Amino acid sequence: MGYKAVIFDLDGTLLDTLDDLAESGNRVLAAQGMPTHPREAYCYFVGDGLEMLIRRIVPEDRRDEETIRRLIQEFREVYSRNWNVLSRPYPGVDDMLEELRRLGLSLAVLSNKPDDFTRHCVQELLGNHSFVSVLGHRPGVPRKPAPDGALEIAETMGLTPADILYLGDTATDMETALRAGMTPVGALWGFRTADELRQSGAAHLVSHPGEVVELVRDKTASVQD
Ligand SMILES: O=C(O)COP(=O)(O)O
Repeated sequence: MGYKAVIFDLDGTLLDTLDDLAESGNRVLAAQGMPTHPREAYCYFVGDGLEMLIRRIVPEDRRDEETIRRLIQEFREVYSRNWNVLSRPYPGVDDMLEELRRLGLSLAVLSNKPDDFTRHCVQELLGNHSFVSVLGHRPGVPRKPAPDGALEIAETMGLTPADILYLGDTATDMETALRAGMTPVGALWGFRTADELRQSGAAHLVSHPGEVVELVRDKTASVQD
């Protein structure tokens, strides 16, 4: 059988959220008198959830639990007012989602972004597409690379993991897919390098969203041959 579903990572895969995340992070740091970071550095701070983002941007000698907790709260406040200034779907994402639906695939989003922000971003920026599940990071559920969220989506869809292609832009995503038994595909337009994606187990690398549709078509065709 060909693929029956695709699970997408959010930040760096469906949505280019880097500017708004970097701006919010730097505002929080500046308000504390802490040094800020160049926008590109956030490519490596984002991807493992909000708590990790804060731990990575705060100076090493200020990473006590009380400071981390307070800055998480402050980031949530700043980001909730600034998350959609520049964040947009990457070029080609809308067409890819439409085409995959037309081919009959089920679609879902799995992010390490807090669950409320994840739902909000998908509703506002990808609201004309229909997803079977949209899951962000929820307290009590281990975040990616733990396979829990990916397996929960497979169960909701009534599919086995082998039926599912997983598209993401970081090593965390590739590892999640492998641990869940899904096919890991690396998106090269996101926050990390081809080397990182290859080394973490990407079965395929794609440099444009349209190539995901081709992968799905190719697999269906090769099964029918
Ligand atoms: O860590 C984040 O906030 C972003 O998470 P994502 O890349 O899993 O969407």
